[in-house]
Amino acid sequence: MAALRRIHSWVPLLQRPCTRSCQRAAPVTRRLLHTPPRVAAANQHWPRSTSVLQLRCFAPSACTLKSKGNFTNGQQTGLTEEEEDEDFMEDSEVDELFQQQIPEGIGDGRQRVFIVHPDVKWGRNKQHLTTAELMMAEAVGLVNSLDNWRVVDKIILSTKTPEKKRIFGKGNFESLTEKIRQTAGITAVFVNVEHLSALSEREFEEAWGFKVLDRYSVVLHIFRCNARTKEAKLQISLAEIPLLRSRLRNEMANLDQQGGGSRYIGGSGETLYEVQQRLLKEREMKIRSALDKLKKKRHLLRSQRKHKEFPIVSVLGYTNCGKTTLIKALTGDSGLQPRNQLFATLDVTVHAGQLPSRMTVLYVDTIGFLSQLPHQLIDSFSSTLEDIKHSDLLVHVRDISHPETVNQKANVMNVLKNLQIPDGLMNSMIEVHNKIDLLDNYESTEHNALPISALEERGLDELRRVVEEKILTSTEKHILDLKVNLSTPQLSWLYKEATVQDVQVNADEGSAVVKVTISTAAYGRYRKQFMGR
Ligand SMILES: Nc1nc2c(ncn2[C@@H]2O[C@H](COP(=O)(O)OP(=O)(O)OP(=O)(O)O)[C@@H](O)[C@H]2O)c(=O)[nH]1
Ligand SMILES: [Mg+2]
Repeated sequence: MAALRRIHSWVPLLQRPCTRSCQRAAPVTRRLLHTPPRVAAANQHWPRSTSVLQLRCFAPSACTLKSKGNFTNGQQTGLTEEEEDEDFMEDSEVDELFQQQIPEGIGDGRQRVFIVHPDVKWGRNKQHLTTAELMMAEAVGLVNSLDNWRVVDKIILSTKTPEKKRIFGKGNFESLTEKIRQTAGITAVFVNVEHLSALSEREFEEAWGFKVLDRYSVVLHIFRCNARTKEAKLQISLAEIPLLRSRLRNEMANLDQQGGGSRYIGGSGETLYEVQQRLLKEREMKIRSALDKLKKKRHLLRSQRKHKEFPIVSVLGYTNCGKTTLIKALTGDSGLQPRNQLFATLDVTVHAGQLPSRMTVLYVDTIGFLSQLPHQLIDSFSSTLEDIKHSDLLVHVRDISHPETVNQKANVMNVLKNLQIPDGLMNSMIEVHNKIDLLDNYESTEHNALPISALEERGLDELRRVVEEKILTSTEKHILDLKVNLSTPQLSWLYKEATVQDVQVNADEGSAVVKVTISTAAYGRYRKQFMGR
């Protein structure tokens, strides 16, 4: 009983009563996954006021999902009112959920980060495509992309035992701990591995007395800071669930040591741990269901786009390679904001641009890729990336000035492989070598790659030309100049069945030369109807 009282002293009651499925949990919990008391005592920098996870129930009636479903560049997708009414979670509800889940110890505040990169010498965890120095440079880039975060010191330490709880051997671990203790002003330690186990995290926090981060938590925080739309926020909330789960395990292990975590709560027949796990599961299902609804909506948007016959060109590539800058240059869309920051773009946005024949295409700006991006994140963002599969053409942008450009390409190709992009789409992909302005007299050694500078708008005409050529092939369309007799319905037929780009009228002859983009099938019908063949 004493242990339970202790829990209650730092577990404030639910602020408002739960409804429906969560009612059983009502007497127990509001404050969950609080900083374990022992670690908290060692770490004075952690904010105390925010809870890691304040699980609350979602009244089903309030769970409506509203998606604006509009394109940028002023193009509405035209969802009907009934479709809007099918919405599932209110914006405010998503925002609230998003805010509740801000991980403790990361928050909005300043962070002065010590980075340690474990350099695996051999075995299956060894990185073959890169070097420890470049991996460290990427870790520094991740930290620096966050406002108010800076790197105070960094170290590359070799290890033969990356799978062990402490990752490093005894000697290296002790010297690392010594170095961290001697470095002034640290608020967090970033261990540059994909994902630390809950046990390792706890072990490190106890040894060093600081918040410990891994690649997953840092990338997630960057995503969090850059999330603007409901879908991005929901995806991040979902990606945070494994973190919350592992913290819950840590916390309960801590409580168990004090004899409290596995006790039954009131007459519910559930232990505190079980209740919290269940609430977490319910939250996860709620988010997944909301995301599913958004996905369905996305399908609708996709079919509407198809219906409008605007070909779709997805622009993809490693983070910070210049995707947004390129789309801005191709479309003149001043609303786009390229930033020298990793994961500046988190939401798929669509921007209309014109090709040389004046055909309109929609460029899709996508989320950037990153090496060793934790799989859970990929899962959470897979629906965003799924759009890529339904494009008519892919443009792979590479930052050719980057020292890791070859590895970045390998990484992107790997992610695309996992996304199971159709062969035809993969084979027609255009590779663009961007940022050539940063290199002297750049000449590509790779066949078919197009050198450009999105920033200086160099090489864009050739790119547009190649995009048009490939789009015409992939959509089985042709650009034709057709002579029409203005006294027949030919012109109105073309307006209906094809995309008319230009009409040159010859009033004396009562005819016109019409430039159209027309599908093979439509041209067959046209010939049959008006040319008798
Ligand atoms: N010198 C140079 N810089 C460029 C070029 N293209 C983009 N940049 C810069 O590269 C940085 C990243 O550009 P973005 O367009 O935001 O890159 P992104 O690929 O959209 O990045 P994420 O959305 O974060 O994945 C910005 O500082 C751009 O100004 C280029 O051709 N030359
Ligand atoms: Mg971008």
